[in-house]
Formats: sequence, structure tokens, C-alpha cells
Amino acid sequence: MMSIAKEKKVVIFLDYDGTLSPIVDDPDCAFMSNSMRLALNKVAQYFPTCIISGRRRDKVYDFVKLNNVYYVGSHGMDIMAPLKCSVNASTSFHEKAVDEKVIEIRPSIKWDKGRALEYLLDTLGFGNNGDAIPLYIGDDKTDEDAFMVLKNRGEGYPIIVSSIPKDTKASYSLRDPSEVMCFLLQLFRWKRSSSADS
Ligand SMILES: O=P(O)(O)OC[C@H]1O[C@H](O[C@H]2O[C@H](CO)[C@@H](O)[C@H](O)[C@H]2O)[C@H](O)[C@@H](O)[C@@H]1O
Repeated sequence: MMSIAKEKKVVIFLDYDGTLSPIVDDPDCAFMSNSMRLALNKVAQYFPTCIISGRRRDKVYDFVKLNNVYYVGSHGMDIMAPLKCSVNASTSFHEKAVDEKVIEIRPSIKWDKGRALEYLLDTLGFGNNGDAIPLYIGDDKTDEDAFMVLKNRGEGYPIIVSSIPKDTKASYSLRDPSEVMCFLLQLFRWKRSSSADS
């Protein structure tokens, strides 16, 4: 993957519950660890990074509290981009600046995590030009739509988070959020060292 990634732009998509935070009994206590937050912040410095959750977008932001990632809530219905990122304002988004310095985009059609992934890739300028390596990491059934999109596009890495074998469209797996964190840190270190070399 690292050799392919030298030529292309890695774009990271992550689910929240079960991927960035462990599954716990009380949904209001699904806190992300500080070490995971640091890892996420690091990769987001080098790669466009998007969190796509079934939760409301503001709830996910409350847990993550980073301003350099995209937040996609309600299974893709509600998208918030960091202002710094290059959102193409000429496409047909409903767009408005809000207090926390974000652009809010609300698609109005039938939507799921797979469609949100395609929409964001388009928005970031990676429609179907083969210039991106999208990684999608998720643990539940709603993430399968996104795995399917990557399969159909024939590009990227659909990665399921599971410690047991599962019926899935993903081609790769990580066991749990701690392995997700290690993976993110490896990506960060690889990019940092390859940037220093060039
Ligand atoms: O798309 P996600 O970010 O994975 O969100 C999916 C649902 O996650 C939450 O429920 C799950 O996690 C809870 C906390 O660990 C757990 O208690 C629950 O059993 C899981 O289903 C959240 O509460 C839902 O609203 C999300 O749709």
C-alpha cells in the first residue's frame, strides 16, 4: 500500500463507534481515548480525514473535538468540512458559514455511508480519476455500503474492525480500535518520513 500511496493521495474515512471508540453499554459514554485523538490529529495533518457516523454530527464532534477533520453525521446526511480544506463551492451544495468556522453541507437525497464517501471524494476532487487511495475503516453493517463503493470503484482499502470473522465486503481487517490507532500512527510516520526525504 505504501508504494502505491507515494503516487496518489490517501484519503481516510473512519466510522466512530467501534472504530475510534470501543463499544460500551451507554452510548453517551463512548469516549475516544486521548491517544486516539492524538493519532487522528496527526494523520489529519497529512491526509484528508473524514469521520462518518450514524450518530448526529454534533454528537460526534463533542467526542472527537478536532477541527481538522470532516464530520459526517446521520449516516452521511449531514456533512461538516474544515474551512481550510478545498471544498468545491461551485457544485450544488447548500453551503453556509457557521460560528465554529465550518462549511455545512446538507445533501437532500436518499443517502448512506457509501454515498457520503463518494460525495466527499468528488468534493475533494477525486471523482473517478484514480488519483486517490480511499481507506474506509468501520465495524458495523452500515459501513458495508461504503465497503461496497470501494469494491465497485476497484480502488482503495475497505477495512473492517472486528476481532472475529464476519460476513463483509471489506477486504482487510483490524481487530479493534487499538489496532486502528496503531494503523493510523503507522500511516502518519510513513508520510512524515517520506515527506522529509523529498
Ligand atoms: O456509525 P457509528 O459511528 O458506528 O454509529 C453507530 C451507532 O453507534 C452507537 O451505538 C453503538 O455504540 C454504542 C456505544 O458504544 C453502543 O452502546 C451501542 O450498542 C452500539 O450500537 C450510537 O448509539 C448509535 O446512535 C449509532 O447509530
